[in-house]
Amino acid sequence: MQVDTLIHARWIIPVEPESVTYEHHSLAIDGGRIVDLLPTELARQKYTATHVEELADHALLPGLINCHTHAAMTLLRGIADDLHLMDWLQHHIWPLEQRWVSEAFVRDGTELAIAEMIRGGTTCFQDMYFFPEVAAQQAILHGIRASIGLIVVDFPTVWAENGDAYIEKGLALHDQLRHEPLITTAFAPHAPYTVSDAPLKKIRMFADELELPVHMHVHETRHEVEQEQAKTGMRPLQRLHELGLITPSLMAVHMTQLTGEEMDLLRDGGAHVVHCPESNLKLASGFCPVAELLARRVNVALGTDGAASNNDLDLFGEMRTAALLAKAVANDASALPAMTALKMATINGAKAIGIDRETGSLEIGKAADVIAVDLSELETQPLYCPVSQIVYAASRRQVSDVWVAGKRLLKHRELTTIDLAALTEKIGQWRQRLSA
Ligand SMILES: CSC[C@H]1O[C@@H](n2cnc3c(O)ncnc32)[C@H](O)[C@@H]1O
Ligand SMILES: [Zn+2]
Repeated sequence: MQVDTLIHARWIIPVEPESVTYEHHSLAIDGGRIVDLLPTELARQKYTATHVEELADHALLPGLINCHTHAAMTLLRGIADDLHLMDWLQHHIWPLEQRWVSEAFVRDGTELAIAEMIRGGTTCFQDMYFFPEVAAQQAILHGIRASIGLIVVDFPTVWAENGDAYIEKGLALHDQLRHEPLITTAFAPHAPYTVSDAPLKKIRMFADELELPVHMHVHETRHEVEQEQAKTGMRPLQRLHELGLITPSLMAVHMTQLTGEEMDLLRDGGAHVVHCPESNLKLASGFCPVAELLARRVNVALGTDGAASNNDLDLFGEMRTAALLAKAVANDASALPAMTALKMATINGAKAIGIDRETGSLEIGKAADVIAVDLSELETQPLYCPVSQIVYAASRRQVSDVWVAGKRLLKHRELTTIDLAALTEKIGQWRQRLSA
């Protein structure tokens, strides 16, 4: 049987079914989809392929899903470090954004983010930033999957003037992108402290009608919760509950302040949590009780947040930090095992974004969003358990190859859709402009 691509690998970790690792197996890919997963011996007999890849020392995994980032903020990486969230945002990042953010800024910053993410094994990202149409164009151009945030804040910015205008522009963009195979959209109201009730009610109505997810920073810091309580007498999550927003559409990002009742509320509503451990650590925002959420069967996915608060877009790092931090927070070394961290970076992310029928695991019929990790490096030797090495020892630099919907975006560490020299030149120009 003829297929487009056949990948023979030492290990395949499909993620679903969970805790299975196949040895000496192969993936057959045709028309951008996984059409078979079978022992290599059989695959060699059954298939001929236009492209054959022999990966004798590699593990194949589903592409990683970054459920929360502000891609273009790569251009602000390292510009304001070692600050608390509100100081960082109000006195550094927002003034810089006001001065510099433009279509060109988002185009180049997003291209840099996409290059970094592909090289680090990320095949899908969920974005929340100005000029989302430009971020979508960049994702399409470079072949990566993306959930594009239809941003909403109360105040005027370079992208829109008020809540209604953001929603209107967002709906138009959703309409424009609805037939793009790699792109979905999600409402992205920034946070409870920047979006008032009226736009949130509208978002809820349109999200229900169009079956769109809602992606929002929630309970990022104790200060945020205390401020809202002082203003409205309610904690932000309670306010979102009263507005009818705690539903399976909600992706609540950060969630470092949670009571037991609030965790029950998330579970009962079927909402998802996006955990950003490194950003939370760097901005000293607090600790998300991941083990307690998982014990309640709340779906928890992973995000990096923007490169200005992390400062990388590395989901390998995020998996490792999430696993280690959860153990410390729960005072229990078994609180977040390696396999759970890998699920959070793959299938749980796909579930949160609502694309788990399409991606998030290596299963027949799903899109071929696949990464290969070279485990022959001495840093991942000796090898007893591939999942353990991937989460606790491997670095993103061991990602050798990446496919999205069957298209190869990284070939033996070379980007196939991005001109690295031209990109580096553009980023250098931004550095000069911003540092002047
Ligand atoms: C409306 S576009 C997104 C907006 O969010 C800002 N941002 C980046 N990181 C964070 C964070 O951790 N908490 C809150 N807001 C954040 C970004 O700078 C844009 O202004
Ligand atoms: Zn964020």
